[in-house]
Amino acid sequence: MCQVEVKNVSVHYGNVCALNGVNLKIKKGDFLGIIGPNGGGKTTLLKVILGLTKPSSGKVIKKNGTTISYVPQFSSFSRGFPIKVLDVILMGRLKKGINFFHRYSKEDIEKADYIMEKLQISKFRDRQIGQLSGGQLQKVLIARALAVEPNILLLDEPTASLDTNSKTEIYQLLKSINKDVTVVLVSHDIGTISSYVKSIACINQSLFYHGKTELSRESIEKTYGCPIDLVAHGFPHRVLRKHEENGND
Ligand SMILES: Nc1ncnc2c1ncn2[C@@H]1O[C@H](COP(=O)(O)OP(=O)(O)OP(=O)(O)O)[C@@H](O)[C@H]1O
Repeated sequence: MCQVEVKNVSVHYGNVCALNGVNLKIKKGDFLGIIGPNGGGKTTLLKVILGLTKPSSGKVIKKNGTTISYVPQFSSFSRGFPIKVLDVILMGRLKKGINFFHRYSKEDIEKADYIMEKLQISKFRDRQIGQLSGGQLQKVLIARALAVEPNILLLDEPTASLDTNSKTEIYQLLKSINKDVTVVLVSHDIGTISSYVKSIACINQSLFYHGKTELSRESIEKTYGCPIDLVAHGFPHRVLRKHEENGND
């Protein structure tokens, strides 16, 4: 069953074409990895799905009752802000923005505690977020997104600048979350994500491929516009030869 359908979507920022005629169906229960080069339009695609960016043409159709939640890159989240882990997670329970007199219900706090327990971060409940490691903060941001009780979770590079162990932990966590929630993940980590996700979409303005994780070297090279070598761990890919615009490489 399709929860979200991106239909012939193009997005232009002034003269820049970020997406060009993209068609993509997100099925219930999928764990979709979105890959593509820098500036290829991956974040724009997430923003269009969230309704934060309006397509220049085309549309996004969401099945009734679909709730989408978003986990930003933790590096873009200000750690200097003096706020406790519990309070960050409770932000996910705010339905209509912050009201100065807002008080969270007992149910909201129970829900936040339940999620912290599930993600094994209860020990950080009363800690300031500035005192967390990158991996711990990423889990807190995932917990905040889960507090919304979404049926689709979108994540933008959740493992960027994490060490290998923290990366593995986050991917394992997402795999377990995927038992109940559809997960869509933007990543540069092609080699690693392909062993966790159920399907892959390759984006570089246009959608070059969407399907099983056993994607061919040809699909990847078409997406990246240059020959690349897949590396299972560490760097996501290595450029083999210089790409020339006329394709005579
Ligand atoms: N608000 C904006 N105003 C103008 N141009 C933008 C804006 N947001 C993105 N772009 C441009 O649109 C293109 C796609 O950007 P986007 O951030 O979606 O790519 P991305 O695949 O997520 O890149 P990265 O992997 O580097 O994060 C880029 O050329 C970028 O410079």
